[in-house]
Amino acid sequence: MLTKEKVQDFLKEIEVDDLVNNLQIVGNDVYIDMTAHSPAMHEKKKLEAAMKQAFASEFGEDIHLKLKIVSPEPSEIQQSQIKGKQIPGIQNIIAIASGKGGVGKSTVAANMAVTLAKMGFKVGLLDADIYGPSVPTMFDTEGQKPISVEVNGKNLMKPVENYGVKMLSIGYFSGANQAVVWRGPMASKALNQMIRDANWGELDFLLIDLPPGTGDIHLSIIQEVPVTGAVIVSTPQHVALADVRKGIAMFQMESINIPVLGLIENMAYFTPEELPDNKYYIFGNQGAQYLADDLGIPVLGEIPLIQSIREAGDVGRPAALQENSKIADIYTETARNMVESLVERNKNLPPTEAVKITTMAGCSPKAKK
Ligand SMILES: Nc1ncnc2c1ncn2[C@@H]1O[C@H](COP(=O)(O)OP(=O)(O)OP(=O)(O)O)[C@@H](O)[C@H]1O
Repeated sequence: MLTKEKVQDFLKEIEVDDLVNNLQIVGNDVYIDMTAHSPAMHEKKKLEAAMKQAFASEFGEDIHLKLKIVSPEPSEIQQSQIKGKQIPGIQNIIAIASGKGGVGKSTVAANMAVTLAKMGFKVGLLDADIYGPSVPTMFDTEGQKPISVEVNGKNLMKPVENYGVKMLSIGYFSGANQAVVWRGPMASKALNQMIRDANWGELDFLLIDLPPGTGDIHLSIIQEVPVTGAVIVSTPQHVALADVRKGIAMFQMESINIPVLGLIENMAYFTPEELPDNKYYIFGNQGAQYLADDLGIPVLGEIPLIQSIREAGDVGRPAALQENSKIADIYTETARNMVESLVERNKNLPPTEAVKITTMAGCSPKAKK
């Protein structure tokens, strides 16, 4: 016989228990009142179809699901700054974005990931650049395959690991070349699987290296994944800065409303290897600072254009791993600023949504063994 407990357990299993307001069972009829994630009609329809299908396959056709789905109150939508369902074990999800391609976003994401790991944080990096995955190369893990592990009866992908960072990228899967022709929905489905069907374990930070630009994929990721904050990468060139405005505007759209933690200016100045103290502002000086001031967001760091950064990326060992180097110091400072900005942001969130890192604790470099 179908019991209320059984249905409650099932609702938990399919991760909709928090949407259910009322559950009654009368004979073979199961009455459920739920609140949809958003007031959009298609959201309600999607939820209804998914519930019907899930109930039919779990309990059979004899059980009749009587579903009533209501829209969330406007205040609930306003407050729910963190989109999507929380991912157990992952404290902060940071989207690394750029308004345009080729500004070095993936290089910055890789260096930030190894720097946070060096500081003692547990770090994951998801390469969401479906159309040009670069994480396998930058972490010298080309050709590796994530294995499948069973966790609580569920098969999950085990991220590939190097330099203390757990990683997933479409580049680790066979058929990655086909991803180039994927349309938005297929790409975001693959990404969702890499986020939710993976054994990330406990993470302080999951960095998501978004594809360049502001397209479909961005919108679906940032709507479905509970992104804590966004970091925008730009070069000082004017054209890149104009694109940054677009990128920032995307995160600040009313329906998205993801706090922008700050701007990282990449290739801010050129420093030749033989003159490490010289700075040449070949793309212009202070552009990022003016823009950041204008938009009310902080500049988290200025990363120089130096040959060793590119070389390190190409050989699969992010430059920030070079002990006692200037570049490692610059990245440490940038990562600290990001954590500080995050702490501020977490303080300002309603408690139920606040993420765990609320102090700078853990932010000092790990003691050397
Ligand atoms: N600060 C830097 N100094 C020197 N070279 C850099 C720096 N940042 C990035 N590069 C180099 O610039 C190239 C482009 O970088 P990257 O692939 O990270 O850009 P991207 O913005 O992620 O590109 P896309 O998003 O279009 O794939 C790479 O060869 C990288 O090594």
